[in-house]
Amino acid sequence: MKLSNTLSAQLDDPRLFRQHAYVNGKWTHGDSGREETVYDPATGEAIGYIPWLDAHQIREAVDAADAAFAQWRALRADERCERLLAWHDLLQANREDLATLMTLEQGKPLPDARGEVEYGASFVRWFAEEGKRTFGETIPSHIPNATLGTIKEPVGIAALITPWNFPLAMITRKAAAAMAAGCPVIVKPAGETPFSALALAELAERAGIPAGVFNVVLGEPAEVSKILCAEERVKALSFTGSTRVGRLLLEQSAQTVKRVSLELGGNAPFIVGPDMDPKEAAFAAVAAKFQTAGQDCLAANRILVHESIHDEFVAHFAERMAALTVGNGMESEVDLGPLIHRQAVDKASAIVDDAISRGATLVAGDQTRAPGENFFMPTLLTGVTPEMKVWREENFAPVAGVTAYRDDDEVIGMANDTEYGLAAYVYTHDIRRIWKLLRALEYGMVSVNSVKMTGPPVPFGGVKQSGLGREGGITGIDEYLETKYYCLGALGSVSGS
Ligand SMILES: NC(=O)c1ccc[n+]([C@@H]2O[C@H](COP(=O)([O-])OP(=O)(O)OC[C@H]3O[C@@H](n4cnc5c(N)ncnc54)[C@H](O)[C@@H]3O)[C@@H](O)[C@H]2O)c1
Ligand SMILES: N[C@@H](CC=O)C(=O)O
Repeated sequence: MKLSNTLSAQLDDPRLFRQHAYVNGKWTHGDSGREETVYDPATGEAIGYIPWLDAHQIREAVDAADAAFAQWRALRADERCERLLAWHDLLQANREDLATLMTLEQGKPLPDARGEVEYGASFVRWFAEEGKRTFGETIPSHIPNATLGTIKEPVGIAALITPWNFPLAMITRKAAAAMAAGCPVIVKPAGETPFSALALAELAERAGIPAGVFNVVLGEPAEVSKILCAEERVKALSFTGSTRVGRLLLEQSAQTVKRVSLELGGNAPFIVGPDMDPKEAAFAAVAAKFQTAGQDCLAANRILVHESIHDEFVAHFAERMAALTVGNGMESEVDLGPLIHRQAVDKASAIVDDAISRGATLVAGDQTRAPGENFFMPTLLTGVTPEMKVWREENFAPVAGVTAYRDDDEVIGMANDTEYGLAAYVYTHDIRRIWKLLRALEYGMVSVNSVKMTGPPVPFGGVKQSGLGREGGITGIDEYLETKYYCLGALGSVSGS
């Protein structure tokens, strides 16, 4: 199997760069020698190699998790908490190396990668604590002389399948919840960004997480997922990624009736009311659109601006957008890194061409200035309409589509005119408008006058084709818990309840 040293030279702790899967506390290569090359999207250079495990090796990961389950669930919640907090502290202590790994494999600017490490670590801390609060209930009895109640128990092995755009935080938001609940996990990261996941495994081991509790499997995505979905012993499947793959996994999980959580695509509207300062709103919209070069499920794709301030808004948006620096995320002062690969650039170009051919105006977005073949310059289209791909599809690129609307009812219809329902932004200071939109928008999350909306305490998730279930918050751990009801009969009654 090929190994590369390119990346380890850039780390303070070279052992955080691993090019093996991690199963049952061991670094594992693929039995049949199949492997995948991982590229730096900014330069196109190969930065490392990962093995593809064979089917029997994926099953061995399930065996390992199964064997670890009894011991892990038997720990007291505060004992699991201590180990998770140790993991959290190691993530923080190794922030620079983790951010470097992330920028090199994913492309996002180094400061954003540091931010993601903090964000990812914050879920570990949150769920370490939440694990101590998985309370059951007592139930006033309707059965004579019986005591009724519930206890919470871990569901069992959780398979976690994650995307490349947030290679660390999308894992910890799931894994910390599952592990705090007492479940072992099998993580299948995206092949584009495996090194963040493998560094998490290295740090989990150092934190004293027992072998078999945190496993990272690598392989051909459809093959690995099929095995995990078909495995009866895998009781929960949590997936973050595209709606297309989410539907497939939901179908595959039906055979073993798994607990399925899906965090899928988004196509966020950004609504600007007539009372807003156009400059303030435009700056916020730029921030909500271009993070992670638009490769964010929360990216503000369809920017809906009241007709009375539309032109001023567009001018400010274009000015702010022009100030963004595009380049290699390892260089300082870069705002937007590359897209993940060339296909993403081609998809963005096709979406822009489609919009122009259907009558949209290209205000800015000169692709001849792109600093490399995986880069896409921030692009602003106006006059976008529902028949255009830029309206219907999640573009997952730095492409913003703006359109004008006349009144609240029209904008509600426009905003809801999508199969997606993850997040929506509303910018207005009119309390009646805020409340009306908040109630009418068919989205799992609505952020009013704030670009930032995420974090450990919030229930993150979507409606419609954007997913099932919620991650984070006080309910995030429930995705990994069963409620066991008990009826203790013939006890005699003291109080009648
Ligand atoms: N809702 C959220 O919280 C959230 C967060 C981040 C990303 N996303 C979404 O993720 C998408 C981008 O990520 P992506 O391109 O990595 O998504 P993707 O669906 O292509 O891949 C996600 C994961 O599924 C695996 N996969 C790919 N094809 C598969 C198949 N046929 N069978 C089984 N597994 C398969 C991939 O290897 C990866 O691990 C966007 O739609 C984005 O909105 C959603
Ligand atoms: N920004 C999102 C990830 C979406 O791609 C998050 O905070 O979870």
